Amino acid sequence: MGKASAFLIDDLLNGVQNGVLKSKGCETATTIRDRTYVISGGDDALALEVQIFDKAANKRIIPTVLGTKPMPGKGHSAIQLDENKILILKKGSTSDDCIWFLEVDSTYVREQKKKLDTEVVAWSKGMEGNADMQIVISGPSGVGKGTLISMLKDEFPSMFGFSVSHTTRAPRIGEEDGVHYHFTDKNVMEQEIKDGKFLEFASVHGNLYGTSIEAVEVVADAGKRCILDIDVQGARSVRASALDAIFIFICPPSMEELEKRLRARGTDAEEQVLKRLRNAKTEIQQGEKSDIFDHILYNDKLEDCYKKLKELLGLKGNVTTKQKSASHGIDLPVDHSVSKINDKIVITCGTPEHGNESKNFRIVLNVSALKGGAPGRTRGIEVYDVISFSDGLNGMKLPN
Ligand SMILES: Nc1nc2c(ncn2[C@@H]2O[C@H](COP(=O)(O)OP(=O)(O)O)[C@@H](O)[C@H]2O)c(=O)[nH]1
Ligand SMILES: Nc1ncnc2c1ncn2[C@@H]1O[C@H](COP(=O)(O)OP(=O)(O)O)[C@@H](O)[C@H]1O
Repeated sequence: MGKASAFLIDDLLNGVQNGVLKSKGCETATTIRDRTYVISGGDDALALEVQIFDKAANKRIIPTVLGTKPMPGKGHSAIQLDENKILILKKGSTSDDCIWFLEVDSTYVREQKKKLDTEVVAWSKGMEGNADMQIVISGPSGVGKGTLISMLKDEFPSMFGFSVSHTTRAPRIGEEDGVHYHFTDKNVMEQEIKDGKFLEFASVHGNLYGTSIEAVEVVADAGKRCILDIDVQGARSVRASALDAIFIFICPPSMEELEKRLRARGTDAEEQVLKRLRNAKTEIQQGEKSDIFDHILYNDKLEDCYKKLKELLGLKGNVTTKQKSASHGIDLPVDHSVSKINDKIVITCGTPEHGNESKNFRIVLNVSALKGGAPGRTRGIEVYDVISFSDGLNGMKLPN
């Protein structure tokens, strides 16, 4: 892009060696191979912007930015984590909103680049700890999926959460937007699918249904196992995704019983009941024969089926709710520096050169076992207790 940008690149690269952070106000520049990623803004009301300076091609690129962007904070720091991503630490943010990743060359980013035929980067929010295995439940309409899921949620409210799907079908009486479904328009949902917001989607009984990435992540963020009530096509897509889940198919004892339940529920017009019954035959064939599902349960007597479901989920006998290990979170002061030592990120806070030891501390992040990533969360970060220090960085003993 001409001389001006060549000058800018030289200027940028002077301050950036081996991808190590050089911060200029609310702008950071991180170099990975031939590219410098300049992240700016993030203070006051401004969202973080990303620009790429490609040294080899001598040009500036404004990439398509995917994933949920971090909300504005009081600036940020950045450091290269590996060849594929940059770690961003937001200043003045809440402790659960401090760690973010900008993926620049991950598998997801490469796939999206190909698909969109443009330069792509993607945001992913960092979370402490890992998510439990999620649960996918499929089965024909009226078999009792919703009933079984409600029983689980009622008996174990702190253990299970429900992924609230999006749908273009009209709400039934008693259904609440945002609780039972996110009721939406076809055009809006199609655009959101194009924008990569959905883990899976399918056309079921003439309407569009889909699980947004956010719907699953918010349940996992709350430390709960997420239950997805989705059709067989959706289950197949989730099976092919990176989501770690157990897949359960619920079968009716007979077609006659299924019809009885659908009619007794009284939520659907005759035409809808007939459509659901027609589709049920194919769904049951697919569910029983495909290799998507880990388990098939027959919902004849409700209590028996519920008991078996609990056994599959490891809830037999006396279940004590797993105590989540305490999350430290990070409250990041504006005044800090960041460095990387092997798999550890060391955040040094305070001003050691002015000698006030009580103000100085280091936060250590272990990033050796990261899971997930854009367009969802990056999990598996371990935050070690804050370490006070009085000697130099070399003298500090890092946790193993
Ligand atoms: N693929 C997919 N299927 C969904 C989703 N949400 C619901 N479904 C399925 O859509 C079908 C119809 O659901 P619904 O309209 O609530 O009717 P019901 O099954 O008769 O209660 C069921 O098989 C659900 O499992 C979703 O997010 N994705
Ligand atoms: N084992 C069962 N025996 C008899 N009725 C059942 C049983 N399981 C569920 N039902 C009833 O069948 C109807 C459909 O169940 P629902 O949970 O809405 O199905 P789905 O979510 O699979 O569409 C509901 O009226 C429910 O009370």
